[in-house]
Amino acid sequence: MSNTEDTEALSAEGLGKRYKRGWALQDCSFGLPRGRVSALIGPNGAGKSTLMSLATGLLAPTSGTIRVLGDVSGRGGTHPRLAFLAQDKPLYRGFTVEEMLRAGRALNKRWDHAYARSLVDAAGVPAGARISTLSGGQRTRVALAMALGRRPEIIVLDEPLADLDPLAREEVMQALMQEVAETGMTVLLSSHVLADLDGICDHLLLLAGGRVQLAGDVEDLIASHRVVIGPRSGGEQSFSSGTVVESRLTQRQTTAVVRGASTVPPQGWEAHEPTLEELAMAYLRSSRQPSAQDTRPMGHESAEVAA
Ligand SMILES: Nc1ncnc2c1ncn2[C@@H]1O[C@H](COP(=O)(O)OP(=O)(O)OP(=O)(O)O)[C@@H](O)[C@H]1O
Repeated sequence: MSNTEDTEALSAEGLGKRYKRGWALQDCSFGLPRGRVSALIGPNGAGKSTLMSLATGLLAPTSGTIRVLGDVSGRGGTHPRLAFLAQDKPLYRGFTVEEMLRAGRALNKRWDHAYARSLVDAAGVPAGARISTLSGGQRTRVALAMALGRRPEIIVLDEPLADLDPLAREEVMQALMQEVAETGMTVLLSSHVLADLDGICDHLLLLAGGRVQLAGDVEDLIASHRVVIGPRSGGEQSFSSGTVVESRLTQRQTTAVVRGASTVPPQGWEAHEPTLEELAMAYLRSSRQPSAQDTRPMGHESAEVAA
């Protein structure tokens, strides 16, 4: 058992996974707090699904360890107190919703049938309808009920909102957040749509190139960064403190995201706290171009990227 078991629902130390083609994840260390909603973000191929498969015991690590609720994962399948909602939301298309729920009961030792059924009912999905006839949003709600019916302490969702229209996205997130509020469950959720995560997640894990680029509480991360905006010609200005995560020149101005809350911009520049989206985009862009992954003080060459 880890001594962080009380506080961390999921933790990794030196975690790596190598496929035949090479390393998908390397040297990842992080801890996700219990009872919180953590977002897992990163560009295509960053290693998000691989990390989730390691957490759910579908894959074993090549190096390092990953722990679920203090127990080392990767030996003996999925942790009984963890539920996983895979990207393709596997459901038997020929089954009715009720048959699907009954399969859930037959397959899981920990299963709360009344609860799973109530989630489906609350979503307005007819129990007699065949899975193949449901809309994408309805299928997601059934898949979510299948995962939550196991009464997990931690739920891992791989892009649960992909393929859903904005209304369905909102409904699914509301349903999920209601469960979090009522049960105190820990959530790890991956998404490419940063706007969906703003106001929802309180912890962030950003992967790029198979490595952790940014991890921490969203509030702390936002408070410790600044967006600084100034004249285009001022791109060579230096700041009193802080390190540049990423900077861009547009036609009229320079915009940089700087790590360091005490960053004092030069006269004529303004600074504000980043939104989650601004912060994440800065790290995503900087990870895309190694030359811009710059921790030098502002004043060195700014990286110009396409707007
Ligand atoms: N089964 C596999 N065999 C070989 N390589 C794999 C396998 N699964 C993933 N990879 C490779 O590992 C890397 C990470 O892939 P992964 O699917 O974990 O990324 P991801 O962040 O989930 O991407 P996406 O956002 O596109 O879903 C990629 O380079 C991918 O090609």
